[in-house]
Amino acid sequence: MLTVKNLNIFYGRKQIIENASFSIKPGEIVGLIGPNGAGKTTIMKTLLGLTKFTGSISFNNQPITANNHKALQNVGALIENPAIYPFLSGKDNLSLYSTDKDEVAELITKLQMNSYIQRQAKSYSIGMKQKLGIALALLNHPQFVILDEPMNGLDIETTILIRKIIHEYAHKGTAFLISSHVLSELQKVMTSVIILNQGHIIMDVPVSQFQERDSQQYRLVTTDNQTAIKLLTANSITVTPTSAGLIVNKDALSQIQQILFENQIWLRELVPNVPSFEKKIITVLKERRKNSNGK
Ligand SMILES: Nc1ncnc2c1ncn2[C@@H]1O[C@H](COP(=O)(O)OP(=O)(O)OP(=O)(O)O)[C@@H](O)[C@H]1O
Repeated sequence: MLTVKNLNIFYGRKQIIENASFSIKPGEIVGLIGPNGAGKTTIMKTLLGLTKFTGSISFNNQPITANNHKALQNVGALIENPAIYPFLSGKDNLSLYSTDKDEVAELITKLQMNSYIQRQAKSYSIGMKQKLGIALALLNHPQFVILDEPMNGLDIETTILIRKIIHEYAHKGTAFLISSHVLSELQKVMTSVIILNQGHIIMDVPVSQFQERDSQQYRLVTTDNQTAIKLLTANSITVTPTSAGLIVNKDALSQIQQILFENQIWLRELVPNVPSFEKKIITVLKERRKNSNGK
């Protein structure tokens, strides 16, 4: 659906994006993650034909360039502040971009905007404007939607609602590219992740693969953790006690269970010790910085 090859973007003499290549398939929800200034918004703007670049971008095999936006007919976007006319009502804003009254009404209901959609948009709160911006991005049944920090200013219930809507559209084949600093939120929707650092893509993997990193450790809770630590250590098994239980290596699990069983200590919990998504991202970025400093 979307193919980006060897993308290079300069602002003046400064290179912002260097040799970025990636592709997005129908129904995929791709999270674009990276520190401030990494180039996330720049990539998103470029996909919308708003910035000059070298390399190639194609959508459904049609090229997108700064001068050719034809391929963008099926692309919706919310980037930075939503382009909303303040003196028009929310409904009129939506109607400007769509002649399909049923779709407009459906989106208003879906996004739970009925109570204020007839009011002038200038009276909207930040969250209301954000919801209207998301509705604009979803208008006209887009095949691909770009959302830059979509959860900005949204309360918890609305965040859950938007997540549900994104899943619903993706299920029908719409692809998404979403940037967010709220990693816990992004983690709940994305199917793959692109990590960007100083204009370089340093990781582009399905989320399942990303989560498999480091899952070599298990956390266990027993009926007597203190004795368990002594027994395991005496058997040369490495144990790291934490407030949530004992962290052990996956390889030692059979031996651990045998020792505990022989000493009548029973397992209360035995789960893979998966580091938080946030921790993983930080580890990936740190590894990258260490490697590039060592060069
Ligand atoms: N119009 C511009 N002119 C010159 N430099 C720019 C312009 N827009 C962005 N930049 C620079 O490009 C780099 C990438 O900015 P960009 O906004 O794409 O980062 P980002 O990853 O979206 O950051 P954030 O998470 O803070 O939103 C930054 O160094 C920024 O200063």
